[in-house]
Amino acid sequence: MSELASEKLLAAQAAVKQLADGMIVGLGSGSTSALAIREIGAAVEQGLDIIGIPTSVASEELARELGIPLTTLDEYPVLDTTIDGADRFNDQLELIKGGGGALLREKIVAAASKRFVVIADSTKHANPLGGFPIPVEVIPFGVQTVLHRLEELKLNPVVRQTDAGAPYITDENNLIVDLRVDTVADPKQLAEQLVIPGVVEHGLFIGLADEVLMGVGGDVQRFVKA
Ligand SMILES: O=C(CO)[C@H](O)[C@H](O)COP(=O)(O)O
Repeated sequence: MSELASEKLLAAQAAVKQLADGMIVGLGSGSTSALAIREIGAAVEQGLDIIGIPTSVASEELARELGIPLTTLDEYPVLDTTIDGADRFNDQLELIKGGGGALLREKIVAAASKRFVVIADSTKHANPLGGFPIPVEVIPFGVQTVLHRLEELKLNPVVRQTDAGAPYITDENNLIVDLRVDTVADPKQLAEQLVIPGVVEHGLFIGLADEVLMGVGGDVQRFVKA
């Protein structure tokens, strides 16, 4: 296993250890979350009694395959905890998420959780926050107007495409616009600028994470809210 994969696995295992019987658990998206979902699947097989709420179609399919009982936000509008990955995080536990295109459901589930635990490998730690495009989910109807506004703000927007060259469509049938900015000096200020009609949500997760568990070498480093 590569060092990166082993860091992701260590973080995922540390987060899954925190789960207890009776919890409603948000299941994140992406490769690190998939490792956590596999760990949860193994724990459920051993008798752990939790119910999951997946944040993407891909995570739902994986959880079903593993026999993890699932529910919805309609049944449980408040979750006990969510375990999810991140594309970048800083020491203030501000995140960039949405590299996998699932940011909308991820943010809804994280915001509905009493606790939000982020799992990451050591390449994701960035002060200042940056080094990864900021995904913005946009309703197709308004995309050209939103792009025009983002250009005016000098945020270098690019509509995400699939490998086949078609526009990438999210689980909620929207587009993703990636903002090619180097670093984000003030994430809160940028989040305010992104309140634009037609933008459904953006990948800056501010004030949501309670803890980041980062695999580094053979260890797990824990970052908590100051
Ligand atoms: O936000 C996400 C998906 O929308 C993922 O959590 C993020 O992209 C991290 O993915 P990975 O664990 O594969 O690095």
